[in-house]
Amino acid sequence: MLEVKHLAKSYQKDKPALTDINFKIDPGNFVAIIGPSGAGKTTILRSLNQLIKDDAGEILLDGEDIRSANKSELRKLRRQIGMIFQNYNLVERLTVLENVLHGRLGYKSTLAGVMGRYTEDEKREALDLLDKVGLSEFALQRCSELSGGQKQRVGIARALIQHPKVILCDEPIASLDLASSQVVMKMLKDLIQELNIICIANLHQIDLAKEHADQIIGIRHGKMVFNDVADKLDQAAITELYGTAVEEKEPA
Ligand SMILES: Nc1ncnc2c1ncn2[C@@H]1O[C@H](COP(=O)(O)OP(=O)(O)OP(=O)(O)O)[C@@H](O)[C@H]1O
Repeated sequence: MLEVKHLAKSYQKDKPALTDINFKIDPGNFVAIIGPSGAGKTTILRSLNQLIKDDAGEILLDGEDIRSANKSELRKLRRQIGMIFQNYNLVERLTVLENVLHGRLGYKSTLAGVMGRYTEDEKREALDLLDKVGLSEFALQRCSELSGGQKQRVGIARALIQHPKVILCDEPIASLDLASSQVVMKMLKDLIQELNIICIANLHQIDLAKEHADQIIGIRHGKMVFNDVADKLDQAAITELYGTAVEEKEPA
């Protein structure tokens, strides 16, 4: 289970980016974080994988506070947290299979990683994962030859081969058309359920969040104003979260 208690962060004095954020997520759940631009969604994800140092609170992954991890513990911890990016972060000139195998780098010495030394088991698992995301026949093709939706499916396979407990997705469908977004969201939801992994995705698309997420966390001006099952996100909650059209245009 992932439990966040009283998380707070300010980048600048007296300008809190996050204030008293609290939530719990059980394995197998797909959680969408929504809210206006500048609300603090990315700051939550960066805190969860400790890319930034938050100011206060607890982040407990299976009971262990990841905020107190030292350097070597942090390396181990990052293996347990997979990342999926808006712009995929693939090495375009390398094959689909090689990109998926990069998800194993956190388990290797720098030399083994640089030499591209992967075990037969790792290669077999990469091929199995490509099968799960419907890309078996593209394994030996360069990533540069794939569509956006296909690239994001490689990103999903690369995150899964890490054997993570949590996958964090920073706007995973922001660069995709609606049809590809639907495919990627459904695939993520089904796989994290099958593999009993927690998935947290920052999203701007409220409809897709409602359709695919189990739980929705709504952030506004750094505060959590909604945390419930997706069905409960009604028009009143959306208005509270995004404000009126006029308020939305005001700087955060
Ligand atoms: N490195 C930084 N230095 C200073 N302020 C920052 C930094 N990163 C973010 N902020 C500020 O913190 C607040 C929250 O930003 P954050 O990026 O978390 O919002 P967001 O909800 O992810 O926005 P978007 O949907 O536009 O990506 C904003 O006011 C932003 O300007």
